[in-house]
Amino acid sequence: MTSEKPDVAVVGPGAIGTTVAAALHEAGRTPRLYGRTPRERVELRVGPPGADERVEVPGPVLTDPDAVAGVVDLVFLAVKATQVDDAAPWLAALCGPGTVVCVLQNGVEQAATVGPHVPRGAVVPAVVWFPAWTQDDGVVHAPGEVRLTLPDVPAAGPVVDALRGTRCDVDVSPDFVTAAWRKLLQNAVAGLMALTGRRSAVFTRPDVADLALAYLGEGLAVARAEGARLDDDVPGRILALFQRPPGDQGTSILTDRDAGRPLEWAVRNGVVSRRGRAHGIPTPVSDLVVTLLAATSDGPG
Ligand SMILES: NC(=O)C1=CN([C@@H]2O[C@H](COP(=O)(O)OP(=O)(O)OC[C@H]3O[C@@H](n4cnc5c(N)ncnc54)[C@H](OP(=O)(O)O)[C@@H]3O)[C@@H](O)[C@H]2O)C=CC1
Ligand SMILES: CC(C)(CO)C(=O)C(=O)O
Repeated sequence: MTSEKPDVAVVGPGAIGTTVAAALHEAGRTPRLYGRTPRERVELRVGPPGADERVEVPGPVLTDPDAVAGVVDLVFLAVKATQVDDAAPWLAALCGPGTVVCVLQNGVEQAATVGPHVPRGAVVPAVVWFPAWTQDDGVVHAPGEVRLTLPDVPAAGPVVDALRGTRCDVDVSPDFVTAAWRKLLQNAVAGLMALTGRRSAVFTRPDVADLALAYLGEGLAVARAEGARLDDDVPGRILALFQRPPGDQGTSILTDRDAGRPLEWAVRNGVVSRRGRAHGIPTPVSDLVVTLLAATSDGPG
C-alpha cells in the first residue's frame, strides 16, 4: 500500500461488489467503480427486511478499460466466475507490480483462474460468507452481517487495512483451505435450489434432504483429500442451515437461473467431481448434479 488512503478499485459492482464498495465508501475510502453497465452511482440497502438504511456510492461506473487512469493499490474483483475472461482487460489496466487483487467469488480455484490475468501483482482469494442481491430497482440489498475470510498471506494485509473499521468484517485464517472448502460444500449443495427452481424450503423434503446428504458426503471426502479439516457432522450442519424456517433463503446460482444467466456450475459443483477424479474418489451424485446444472446453464431451449 503506497499511502494512508489506498487507491482502490471494484471491478464488477453487482451484489457483492456494491456491498464492499459501500463499506469502503462509508470509511472514506471510496473506490473507483468499473463494470459492464454504465451507472452514475451504485446503492446498497443494509439490514433485515423492513430496515431502510441506504449507502450511496458515487460513480460513475466506467465500462471501458481504456478509460482507466493508471494502476491502483487494491482491486476487488467481484464479477462472476463465468465473467473472469471478459473482465481481464480491467486487470491488465489496473494492475502494477504492487497491486493486490482480492477475488470476491465463490469456489476454491480463484488463484488458478484469475492469476493468469494478473501477471504483475498478487491474487488473494476471499471466502464471501454473506448473501446479497440486486433488487428490481437496481439497489443491492445485504440483509445481514458482511464478512470475508482471507488466507494468512502477506498480500492479505492491504485488504485487511482497506476494510479495517468498515461494516465488512475480515478474518484472516491460517487454515484457509478448510474455510474455503466448508463454504464450497454449502455452495455445491445450494445447486439443488437452481435445479429445482426453489428456495431453501426444498431441503425440508425428506428425499431432497437424503440426496443433499449423499452429495455433501462425497464433497466432504473430496474436501478432506484436498487438505480441508472438516468434521463428520459438517454435511448435517449445512443441511440444517438450509432447513431453517421460513425456508426463503436463496443463493446466487438460483438468482442466475431465474434471470436466465449462465451458471457458475464449474467452480461451485464441477470442482467436486474434478478434484474427486484427481484423488480417485468416486462422486456419482456430484457427476449427475454437474451434468444437470451444465445443461440448465445452456438453456432455455
Ligand atoms: N450474491 C451473493 O449472495 C453471493 C455471491 N458470491 C459470489 O460472488 C461473486 C459475485 O456474485 P454477485 O455479486 O452475486 O454477482 P452479480 O451478477 O450481482 O455481479 C457481477 C457484476 O459484474 C459485472 N460484470 C460482468 N461482466 C463484467 C466485465 N466484463 N467487466 C466488469 N464488470 C462486469 C456485472 O455487470 P452487469 O450489471 O452488467 O451484469 C455485475 O455488476 C460470484 O462468484 C458469486 O458466486 C458469494 C457469496 C454470496
Ligand atoms: C448465499 C450464499 C452465502 C450461500 O449460499 C452464497 O454463497 C451464494 O448465494 O452464492
